[in-house]
Amino acid sequence: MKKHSPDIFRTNFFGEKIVVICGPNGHKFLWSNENKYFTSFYPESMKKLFLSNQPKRVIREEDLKAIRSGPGVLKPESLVHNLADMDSIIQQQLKIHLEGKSEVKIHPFSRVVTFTLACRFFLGTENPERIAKLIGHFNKIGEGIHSLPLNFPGTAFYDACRSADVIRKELATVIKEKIDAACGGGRITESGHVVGAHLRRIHFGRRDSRQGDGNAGGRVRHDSSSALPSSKAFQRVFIRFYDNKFVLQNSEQLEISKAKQPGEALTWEDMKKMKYSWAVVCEAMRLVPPLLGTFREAMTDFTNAGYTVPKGWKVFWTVNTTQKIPKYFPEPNKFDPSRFLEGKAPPAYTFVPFGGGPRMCPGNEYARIVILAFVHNVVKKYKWAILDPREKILGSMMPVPEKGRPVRLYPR
Ligand code: HEM
Repeated sequence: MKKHSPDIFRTNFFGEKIVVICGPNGHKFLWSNENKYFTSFYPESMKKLFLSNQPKRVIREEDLKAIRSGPGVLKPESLVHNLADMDSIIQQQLKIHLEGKSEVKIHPFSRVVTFTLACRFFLGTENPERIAKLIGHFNKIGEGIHSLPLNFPGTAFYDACRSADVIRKELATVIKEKIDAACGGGRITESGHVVGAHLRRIHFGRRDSRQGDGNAGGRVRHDSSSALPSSKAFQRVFIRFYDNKFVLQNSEQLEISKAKQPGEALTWEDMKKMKYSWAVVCEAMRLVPPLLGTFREAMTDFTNAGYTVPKGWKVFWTVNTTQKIPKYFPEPNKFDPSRFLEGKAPPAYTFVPFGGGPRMCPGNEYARIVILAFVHNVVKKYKWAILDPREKILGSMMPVPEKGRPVRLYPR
């Protein structure tokens, strides 16, 4: 039986027909003005959306192919190779931002760490001033990407476009420096130069990628600042690890640390041992995913929870609605890392923080390694307490804690 309700169908800013699916937890989305239809995408629908042959998107197919198969830092062998460097950069960052301090604001701190890592591994740059400048401009892009595309002074969109220009110029400078260094007898490293060039093409190839592409809102946000979801994951993990005493209950990280000589870097074997920590991270991402979701197009009519979504309509699929379906996650709002332990894995297309199908996030393994290396280094040095568990969260598509989420640090 077809159950079309006109209320869930809308026309978006670009004149496209879209369907708005709201979450069971009262989440509001961009185009919904009431939380009346509490419908989640069930795994069968997710599978259809993920595996369907989607129309062209903001990132060109050839660029994506280059990311997935090119000589990049995202490949497993590069991740193994870069792990010791990652570990060392995280330690440096902890030293700079945490040492001698009794309090730290997790939000800005996690952003600096993830951006520093991304700048090092994607651009081959470690200059802190340059990184600080890029972070400032990426923040502007984050704010402007969900605003109305009104391009005149004073609007968030205008500021975002100016910031994108600055970033493009900065990246061109980085690349020129690499080329100059190479011409002067210096060595271009693969991760420094080649990936930097890829990213320049992929992330900044278009001046205004929102124009003429209704998918842009969801995709560009992430694609232009892929360090952001990782930094959000850091924040969730920070909160969960302490508040739930999960680390203290489980000494996995401390055991790994104890087994090492002073100054010895993390190894791939260590990462494999971090099963419990990864379960905590997964559970944190299940409850509050770093990305809300993105867009797909219904390539055929399909039915979800009794509603037929007609072919050709845009769909905003959301991560946390699917991840809270009680049939697959009993007591869905309970924080329970054991859902991911002892060989238990959620059924296919129910746990989707990185999406799925051919467009699944290519940064997932990189993100996993960065998050675990971060967790290891923080946990082995500190315990912490969240200072204001009721802190207000501002914004909607890019929520930020009002005071930057301050925590009190207790060195071990
Ligand atoms: C915790 C960290 C991260 C999360 C939760 C995350 C999540 C996601 C999600 C949900 C998508 C959409 C997938 C889909 O449409 O099926 C996506 C796409 C993407 N992500 Fe990530 N991501 C993370 C980190 C990264 C990192 C570090 C990179 C760096 C390279 C990255 C690069 C991308 C790219 C290029 C796409 C677009 C893929 C496409 O359009 O085919 N992500 N990510």
